[in-house]
Amino acid sequence: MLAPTTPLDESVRLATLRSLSILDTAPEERFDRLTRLAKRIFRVPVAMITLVDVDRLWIKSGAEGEVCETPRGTSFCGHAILDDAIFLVPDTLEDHRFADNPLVQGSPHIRFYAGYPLSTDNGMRVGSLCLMDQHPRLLNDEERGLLRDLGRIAEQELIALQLATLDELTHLVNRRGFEALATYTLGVCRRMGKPATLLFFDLNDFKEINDEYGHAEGDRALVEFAGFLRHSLRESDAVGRLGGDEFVVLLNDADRARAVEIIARLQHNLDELNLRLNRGYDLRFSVGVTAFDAGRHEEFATLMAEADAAMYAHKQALRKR
Ligand SMILES: Nc1nc2c(ncn2[C@@H]2O[C@H](COP(=O)(O)OP(=O)(O)OP(=O)(O)O)[C@@H](O)[C@H]2O)c(=O)[nH]1
Repeated sequence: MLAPTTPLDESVRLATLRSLSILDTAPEERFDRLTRLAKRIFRVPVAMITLVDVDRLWIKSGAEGEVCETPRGTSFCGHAILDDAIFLVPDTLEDHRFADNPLVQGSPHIRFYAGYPLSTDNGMRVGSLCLMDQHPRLLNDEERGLLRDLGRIAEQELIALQLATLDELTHLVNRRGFEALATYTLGVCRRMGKPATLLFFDLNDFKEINDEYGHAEGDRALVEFAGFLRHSLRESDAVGRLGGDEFVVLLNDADRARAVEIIARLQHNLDELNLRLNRGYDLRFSVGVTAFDAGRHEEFATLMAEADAAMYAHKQALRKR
C-alpha cells in the first residue's frame, strides 16, 4: 500500500484549513445537497466532501453511519489533494497503491474512487469531492466535466467560508479567523510543550492620518502596516486585524524574551519603512505582550483581554514621555 505524501506547502495548507473553522462542525445543507446530487448523477452509493487534516480525513458531508473520520495514511483523498487534476482509481484491486488498502480489503470495500481536489482562494487544496463504488468503473469525459462542475460549486462554498474569516481591506484574517487560527496554534504549542506569545498592536494617532490626509490614505496606511507585519514574521505566526487600527499576532515557539526581541526588530524595520515611504506621517504603534499560560488562559478571550490591557498600558506610557 502507498500512503499519501505530504504537500510541500503543508503548513500554509493546514493554516488555510483551520481558518475556515469548518472541521468538526455539524452537517450543512449547502454541502449535503452537492453530495446527494453527485450520488444521483453518477449512480454511486457514496459521494463525500472531505477535508484533509494533519493526520485524519474528516468527512463534512456524505459520511456513512457514525464514521466521520478515517486516518489520512490510508485515505484516497490524501492522494487526491496532491494534484489539481481529478484523482481516478478505476479498479483498486488492479492498482498496486491501493490493492491491499484496509478500506479496499475490508469495509467499505472500495473498488472505484474519483476525487476532485477542492481548492480555496489562495490555491490551497484542503479536501475533495469524491465518489466511491464497490464495483470498478471509469469516468468518461462528460462525467469528468460534471464532477469538476460540482467540485467548483463546493469550492465556492468553501471560499464563502474563507471570505467570512478574512478582513476585506488588508486580507489578513479577521477576529473570527484569528481566533480559529490561534486556538489551533495554541493547541499544538500546548501538546508540544512550546511557548506562544500574543502581541496586541494599536496604531498611534491613526485618526490624524485620516483627518489630515483623508480616509483613502488611512486605508493605505492600514494595508501597509498589515503587509509589514505579515512579511516581517514567520509564515507559521498567526497575524490578524481585529478592526480599526488594531492588529494581533500570535508568535508560536516564542516566549516573552523572544517576543521582546521580535518587537525590537519590528520597530527597527518600521523606522526604516517610514523613512523609505516618506509620506509626511509615520506609522507608529503601541503593543501589548502576553505570554500564553495554559493555566490562566483557558479561555482565549482572557489571553486577548490581557494583551489588550498591556497594549493600553504601553500607549499610556508612551504618552507620558
Ligand atoms: N481609513 C480607515 N480608518 C479607519 C478604519 N477603521 C477605523 N478607522 C479609524 O481609525 C481611527 C481609530 O481611532 P483611535 O483608535 O482613537 O485612533 P488613534 O488616533 O490611533 O488614537 P490612539 O490609539 O489613542 O493613538 C478612527 O478615527 C476610525 O474612524 C478603516 O478601515 N479605514
